[in-house]
Amino acid sequence: MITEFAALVRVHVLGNWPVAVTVVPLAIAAATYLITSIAYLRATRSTKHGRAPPTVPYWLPVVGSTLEFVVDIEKFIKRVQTKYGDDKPYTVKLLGRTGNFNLIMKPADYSAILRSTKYTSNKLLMAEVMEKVFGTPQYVMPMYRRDVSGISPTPIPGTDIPEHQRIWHNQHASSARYLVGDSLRSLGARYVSSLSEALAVANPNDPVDSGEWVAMADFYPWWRSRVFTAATTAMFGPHLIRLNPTLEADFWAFIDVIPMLGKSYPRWMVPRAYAARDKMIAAVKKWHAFARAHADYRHCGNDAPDWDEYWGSVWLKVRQRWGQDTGIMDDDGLASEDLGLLMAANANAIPMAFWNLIEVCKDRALLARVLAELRSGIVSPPGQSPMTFDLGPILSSPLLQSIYAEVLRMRISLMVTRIPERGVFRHGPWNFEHGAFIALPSGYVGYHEGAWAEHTAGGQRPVSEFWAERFLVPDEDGTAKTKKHKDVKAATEKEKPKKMRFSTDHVEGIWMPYGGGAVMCPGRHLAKQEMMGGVAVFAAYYELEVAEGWVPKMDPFFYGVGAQQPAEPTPVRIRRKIGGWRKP
Ligand code: HEM
Repeated sequence: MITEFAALVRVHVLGNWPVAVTVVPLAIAAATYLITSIAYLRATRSTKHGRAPPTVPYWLPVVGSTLEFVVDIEKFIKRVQTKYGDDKPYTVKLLGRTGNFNLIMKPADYSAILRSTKYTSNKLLMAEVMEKVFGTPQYVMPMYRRDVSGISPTPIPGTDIPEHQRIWHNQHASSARYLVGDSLRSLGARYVSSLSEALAVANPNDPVDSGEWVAMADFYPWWRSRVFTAATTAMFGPHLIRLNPTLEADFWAFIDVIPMLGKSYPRWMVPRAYAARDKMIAAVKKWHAFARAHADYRHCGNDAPDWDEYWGSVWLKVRQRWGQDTGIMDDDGLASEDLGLLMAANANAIPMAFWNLIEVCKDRALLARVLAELRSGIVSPPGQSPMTFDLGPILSSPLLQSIYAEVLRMRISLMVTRIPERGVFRHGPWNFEHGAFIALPSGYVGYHEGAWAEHTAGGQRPVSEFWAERFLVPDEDGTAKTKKHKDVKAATEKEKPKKMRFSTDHVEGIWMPYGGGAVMCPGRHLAKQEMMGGVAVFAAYYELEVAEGWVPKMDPFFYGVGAQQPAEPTPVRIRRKIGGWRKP
């Protein structure tokens, strides 16, 4: 029987090439799917402790789920959730990945994995990003990859990386030093004053500054260019932009191609992507050379000013000195490092400053409440220009903070990643092998209906919608600093309005725009100031009207790689409140 069947196949399929070309690949795909499905079922039935997560079944040998995953990650994750469930992690077979790639789907697992910094880290991923996205030269990469000594001052026992090449510890310590306390306050204040100075100047040729209502076809580029200039000047000083007049446009052109660079397309396939990166690296190198020629980066101790016009924040001098002292970094390696910082500092916070403004302005009732809170941040007397601000009351407002957190929940979608660096990492019954990627998609868990069920006002405020008060909780111990608000449409409608305070404690592990654990984003406090301060400064100079209830769609291209960009123009009406050039 088998012999006869084989003969039939030989004659009618293999002997007939048009049929063979169609049937053989289909047969291979079907067989692969069958085998991987059986393996999946066996893995899910196992109760053994220390087992590997089941692999998502796939059709194509070698390629696995790569095409589906690369083309539309969000759709892939949704399909896995619907078809296989969100009660366990999965291994995803991806082409060209040496270690396993694992997807964490159970929201309850997120917090513990993020906190597992003793066993896992994000550093091998960071190294990969430096190489693929920021173009760190091949001869520098071994320094990033070799350093398994951890982020703490004391190296992990058994590691012998020379102190001056412990790149991860150095970066961790310096960002923890210069993105908090007085340095943070100084950076935040510089950003706000720089933005205020820019908005105070009315352009006599621009109808937007006339003082009358005008229509603007797309508000996003207008706003992000102003925030980019203020944020970049605050951190890097004015010369980076002055020496590279097209820096802002080049930066966004680079951001647009990051998904291509990150997905490892070769240079010949996406020359535009590599050209955009080359241009940014050249810009940073030009600025480094100028700054080195004019100011001594070694003068960066406690007696150094916290900012100078050449290097911007003293942190940039500290980074330059450290890089030079490694003995490995050269001009190219240093440029890739600071390109990485430029991107970390701007690529997420600036689009968020946009979404924050749009979400508020598209809801007239909310806008009125927000404007009332923002007024407390203006400290200059009426008529003074530029206006001056104190972000203190704004940053502690429960409502404004809740809006900020909700914007991040909805608009940040990152693959926060952990890699077991010292042997197998065990989580519950699951074993993740040494070197495997453990991916925690923030965009997935931030919209997970089950995980957020208790924070939807009894289902009235689903996670698919923006809800300004999602992060307000009753202020049982009276720590809220600002007045109570009267509009919490929770299940508690009939009760007396409660005093509310802002919190993200109760959503730890499911609200994770900044990652988590010891390597959580060190720039989060600055990002908060940029977002909330940006709204405050804008609202002091301009009024904005967006169609009631409308926000632009998000571009799916950016799912999983950070801040979501609007996929369509944002038409608005805008009016300068003060200093308009058209006199009545
Ligand atoms: C809304 C804005 C921002 C978002 C959503 C964001 C998100 C993140 C995330 C998810 C990580 C990885 C954390 C992890 O693996 O757990 C990270 C790392 C980092 N971020 Fe941010 N970030 C933002 C703004 C900023 C700003 C303004 C800066 C300022 C310089 C900054 C500097 C950094 C640095 C230096 C790291 C690497 C930290 C390390 O591994 O030691 N970020 N960020």
